[in-house]
Amino acid sequence: MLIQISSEYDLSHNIWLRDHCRCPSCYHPKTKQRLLNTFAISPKIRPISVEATNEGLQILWPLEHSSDPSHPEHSSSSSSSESAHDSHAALYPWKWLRMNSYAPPLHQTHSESITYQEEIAGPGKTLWGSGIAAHPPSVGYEEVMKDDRGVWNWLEKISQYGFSFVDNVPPTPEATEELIRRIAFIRETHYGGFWDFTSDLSHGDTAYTDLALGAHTDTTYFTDPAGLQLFHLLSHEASTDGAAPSGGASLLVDGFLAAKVLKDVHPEAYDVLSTVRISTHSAGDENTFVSPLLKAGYPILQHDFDPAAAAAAPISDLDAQLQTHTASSSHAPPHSHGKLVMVRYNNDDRSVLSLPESLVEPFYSALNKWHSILTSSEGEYWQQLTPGRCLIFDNHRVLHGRSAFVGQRRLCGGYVSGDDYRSRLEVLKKRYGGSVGSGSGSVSGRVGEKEGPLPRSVWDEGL
Ligand SMILES: C[N+](C)(C)CCCC[C@H](N)C(=O)O
Ligand SMILES: O=C(O)CCC(=O)C(=O)O
Repeated sequence: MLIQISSEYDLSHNIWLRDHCRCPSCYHPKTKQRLLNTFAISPKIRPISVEATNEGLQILWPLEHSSDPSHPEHSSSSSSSESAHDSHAALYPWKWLRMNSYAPPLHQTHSESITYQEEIAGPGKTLWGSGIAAHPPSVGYEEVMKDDRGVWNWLEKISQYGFSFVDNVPPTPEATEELIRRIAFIRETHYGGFWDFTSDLSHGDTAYTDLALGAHTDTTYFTDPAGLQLFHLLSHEASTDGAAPSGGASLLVDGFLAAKVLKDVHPEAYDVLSTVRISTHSAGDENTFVSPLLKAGYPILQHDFDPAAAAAAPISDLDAQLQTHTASSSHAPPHSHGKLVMVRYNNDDRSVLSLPESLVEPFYSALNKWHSILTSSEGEYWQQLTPGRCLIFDNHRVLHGRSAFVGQRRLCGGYVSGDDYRSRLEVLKKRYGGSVGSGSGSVSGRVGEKEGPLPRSVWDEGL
């Protein structure tokens, strides 16, 4: 069907339009799940009538009778959308049609106003180097515990910078766990849920030693690496033989900035780390052997494929070379990467490198360039954690590490899944994203004021 949306035309398939009717009998108004039996729609369905109204495109469809009684297209009583003439009325808001048009796409996948620095990870990201030490993002414990507006402000900082400190946290595991749960439930792993650990090798991982750990992201061996990670240093005291406590400084590196530098300075290395898949494992506990679902693993730099970027990006000669390799495996499309959404890097946990001969040297060359950037003084942000100051970071963006240490050092914290973090941020952004009392249904978030979720429309973006 050819639809004129403002000055542009969109050619949508009738079956696609019918399948996306969101009247209460086709789409559950509360659960936002499809009730319509997609498979009862005739591939040749055509509208009975089409009308452009102020609200949107009004279409009268012929009533298709469900062939699947267990999933009726309509309840036995006639639905509000059926007309007396055995047809089905559907209304498609203009904004929704424009946002979801595909022939051609009419919705900008990214705004032109993205700054040069933001382009690699999308708008709203502030990339940083060692200079962040002058004014690192932080929030107050009381603010986060008081109400959801405080949690929103905290998550906005994590979203923008990839990390945030929380100051004045009672130096106890209980208060720390309660703080994490202000975001979402804790993600359980083979390390447990909420961890309270020292260098006692209670788990088969070098984190449970006093060794130095280079910049890395955690759980690269999970199909879905942990999203947020929070640390709270509870104590660092003399060792049992009396040696004074020393070392144990914490390192942060903005993986998105490092990726930007690699892309700018060594684009061929960026292509390699964005397409060559490597596998990692966690095999230090005899009761676990964790490796990702895709046996070939994942690239160190993982992207969200962006059609607009694909259309704009030239095919590099390495891509052409990779094309042969990628033809038989599910690499990212060789000619484009899209938006960087995850840095998945822990060189210590990397399993045997299983690559075609032609990729071994390019991989090690790219890996060394990546390592040089990660370990540059301009990129490393070192600081000493102290009791009362929690550090939380996006494990999909920010790499962390620590210097070797002497003494009894006790750290507690936990993981939150990336999906649960983004869900919490999305809901709070919708609730508080406007100005205070903006009248757009946003709740002021003042203490004592009832804070409830805003109504979600069946036409909301992303559904
Ligand atoms: C659970 N706790 C954070 C204490 C230790 C996690 C160890 C993670 C491992 N080194 C990795 O890079 O995946
Ligand atoms: O001990 C620390 O400061 C950090 C340990 C670490 O890097 C980890 O648990 O992944």
